[in-house]
Amino acid sequence: MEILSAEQIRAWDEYTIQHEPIASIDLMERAAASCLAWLEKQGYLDRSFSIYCGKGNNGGDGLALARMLSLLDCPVTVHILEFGNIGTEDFQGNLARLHQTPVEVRFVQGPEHFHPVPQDDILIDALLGSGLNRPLEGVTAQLVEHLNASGNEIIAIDIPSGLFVSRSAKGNTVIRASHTLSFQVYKPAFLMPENEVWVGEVHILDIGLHPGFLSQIAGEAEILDPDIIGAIFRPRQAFAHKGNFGHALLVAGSYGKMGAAVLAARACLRTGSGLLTCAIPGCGYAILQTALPEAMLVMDPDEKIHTAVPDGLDKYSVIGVGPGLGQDQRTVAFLRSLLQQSRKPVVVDADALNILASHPHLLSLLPPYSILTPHPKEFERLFGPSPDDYVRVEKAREQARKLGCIIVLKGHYSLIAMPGGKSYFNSTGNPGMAKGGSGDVLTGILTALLGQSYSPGEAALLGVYLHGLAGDLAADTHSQESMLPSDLTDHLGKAFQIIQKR
Ligand SMILES: NC(=O)C1=CN([C@@H]2O[C@H](COP(=O)(O)OP(=O)(O)OC[C@H]3O[C@@H](n4cnc5c(N)ncnc54)[C@H](O)[C@@H]3O)[C@@H](O)[C@H]2O)[C@@H](O)CC1
Ligand SMILES: Nc1ncnc2c1ncn2[C@@H]1O[C@H](COP(=O)(O)OP(=O)(O)O)[C@@H](O)[C@H]1O
Ligand SMILES: [K+]
Repeated sequence: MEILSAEQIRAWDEYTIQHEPIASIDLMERAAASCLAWLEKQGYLDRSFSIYCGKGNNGGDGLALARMLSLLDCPVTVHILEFGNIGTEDFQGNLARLHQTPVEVRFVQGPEHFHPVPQDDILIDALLGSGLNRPLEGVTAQLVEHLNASGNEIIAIDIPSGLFVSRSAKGNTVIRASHTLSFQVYKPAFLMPENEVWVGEVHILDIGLHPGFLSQIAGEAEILDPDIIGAIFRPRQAFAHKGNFGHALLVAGSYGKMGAAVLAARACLRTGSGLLTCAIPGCGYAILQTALPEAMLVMDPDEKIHTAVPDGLDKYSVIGVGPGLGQDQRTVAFLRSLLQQSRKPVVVDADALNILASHPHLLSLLPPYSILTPHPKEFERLFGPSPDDYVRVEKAREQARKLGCIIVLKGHYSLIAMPGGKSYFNSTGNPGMAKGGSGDVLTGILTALLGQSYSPGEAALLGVYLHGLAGDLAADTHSQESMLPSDLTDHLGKAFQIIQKR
């Protein structure tokens, strides 16, 4: 599913109006009807509503919804915030239609018109939508604060008023919604952690915008959905042998952190690697041999850390490096040699990223199309602080282009930024994964896929999606609280089955 800017969404509305064709006010009717259907499905129709409208088309949506609710005998009051203009044509059209119903309409010109909010009312926020072009101020900001302070449940239409579609509203006044009902596609605002408190749960409602429009635009970002994943996933051929599925080398673990190596290695095996060799320091020998009889080992001469690059790197189809590695000076030198000798894309995570951050000249050694998997803190160490989430995402895109690598910026909606400029936000995963070790599992998954016949881009998309899907399945089994990173690996089998069936 594409992620579009306010301008692109407006252009899509226009395209639909011309090519379906449909009158603009009828498209608004469809938007309001989709909100009504959602309210009905969620069991809200036995409630009463206060609907707050601006005078743009977002307000028009609110007026149309008010009429529809009233026709179903729901108690509704409409409050229109006066901006000193007459409102858009479709706003006016819907106001005229609303006047045919018994709905009471109140006009708000200043704080003296702020009525106490009835305790049980659901508040519908249709003040401002994707047309917001400056932070809220004056009466608008005061009204939003008044509504937020009421403690009533707020449902925002299209986007919480005060939130920009594609740039940060940090520090601004914004409606605090528990649900946001938006149309057709995700907006960037819904994917940024900093907006979680404002948008609540997001529901994307289909209003039948014309599909022809999408072939005309070069979408910069998409939500990773089952269709994309279904097109990437390749089932095994009947006559396949282990040589078809790669020989992965996982470079991980150090004294006190061998668990990271075990987690990554198990995930790598469960993701179908043909062969797996783990490069580990001496202290990990018994641990790995006992935990994973399927894995082979190459031992570092050092007991505790990585110091020597294994011989014959070329025989491995892929290298994954980082989990539990430590950052000893000798390990820094080790990483330098490993990267210098690597001729294929590498999966780089955790301490390998931290070493790159403290020795940035090593970044130039990354083979093209390597996959870097920083969480936001590691990302900051690598590329510096970002004032807000939008800037961080843009920076990740820029760095992916600059380094010629794939950057997986991990989070609730992990970003996968491709060197060619395109990026994806993952749709699977849950906060039960916010535990030390989940990232190690991802490294194992990505390493396994990159070692098979998947291109680096495909491996990154499929791997991040599978990891989150396994997390969702693990949460179903164990709860978000109780699930462990190793449970992600245990649910990979089921995740593969789901992908295969689609
Ligand atoms: N055909 C369409 O275009 C459709 C549009 N829809 C609705 O239309 C909305 C977009 O409508 P509009 O483009 O009219 O945008 P808005 O309803 O967001 O209103 C924009 C107006 O508010 C003013 N404004 C911007 N920032 C302000 C601020 N901080 N304080 C006060 N005034 C401010 C702008 O100058 C402009 O006049 C969407 O969010 C969606 O709800 C839906 O009805 C679906 C169909
Ligand atoms: N709230 C969340 N929602 C979805 N996924 C999450 C959430 N929190 C963490 N994750 C996922 O869990 C993984 C955590 O990785 P990381 O922070 O590197 O942990 P580790 O300490 O295990 O290395 C990432 O893939 C991230 O996307
Ligand atoms: K709104």
